[in-house]
Amino acid sequence: MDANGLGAFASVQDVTKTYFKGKIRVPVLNHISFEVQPGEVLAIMGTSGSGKTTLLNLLGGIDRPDTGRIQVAGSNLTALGDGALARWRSRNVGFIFQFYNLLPALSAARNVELPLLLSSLNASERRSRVMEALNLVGLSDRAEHRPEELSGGQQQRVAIARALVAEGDLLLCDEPTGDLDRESSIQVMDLFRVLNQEFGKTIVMATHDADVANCAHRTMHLTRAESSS
Ligand SMILES: Nc1ncnc2c1ncn2[C@@H]1O[C@H](COP(=O)(O)OP(=O)(O)OP(=O)(O)O)[C@@H](O)[C@H]1O
Repeated sequence: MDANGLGAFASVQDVTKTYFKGKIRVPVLNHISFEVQPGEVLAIMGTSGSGKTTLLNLLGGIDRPDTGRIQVAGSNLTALGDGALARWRSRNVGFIFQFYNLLPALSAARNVELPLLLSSLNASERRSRVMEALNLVGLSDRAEHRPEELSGGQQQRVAIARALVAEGDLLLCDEPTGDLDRESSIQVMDLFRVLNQEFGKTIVMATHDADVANCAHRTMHLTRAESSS
């Protein structure tokens, strides 16, 4: 791909990110640059604390870099104000986390519906989108169950359905199989394959699991930067 990142789905250019814990500087990302191509599945690996979650947060517009430029799905995230960045995020990104992040008081269907509440769809259009997504992840018969009534693997599939109805082209996954047994992990990875190949989602996932990374088109390794006071 060309050096300007034109044509790339996501382009991270010379990005740095440092946190402060009191007076201690915690440099996390140190002038990193890479691109993600449209339709690519990219795995990010690296030891604990190497910045995988930080990087996902930057790509998803949850956090901002100290320096550098991040362009995703045609938008220069570093140039957007807070309101515009939040709107961009809701239209463009689905997030999948290790611990599912479902709202415990809501049924599976209501959890999946959440990203649609800001859309212009009416209740019956929302319901049919929700049921299509639950059907795709094999949970249409669990629509009225609350998260605590579902296994970990089923909860993660609800989270995948929620990311699917969000309709953005980018799926960001942080240790999506981290809390699952092998069989549930395989189901989740199979679903990612469907989302990638049939729905054209570009997927970036942070993982410690080499089997999961093997499902990606490419793996990027982060190394931990040294702290200093
Ligand atoms: N809000 C914050 N304030 C201060 N330090 C932070 C903050 N968020 C992350 N860090 C630090 O930044 C470093 C990178 O954290 P990050 O969560 O991105 O790593 P990671 O590679 O995802 O780790 P893990 O594999 O353990 O989830 C860690 O040292 C962490 O303590």
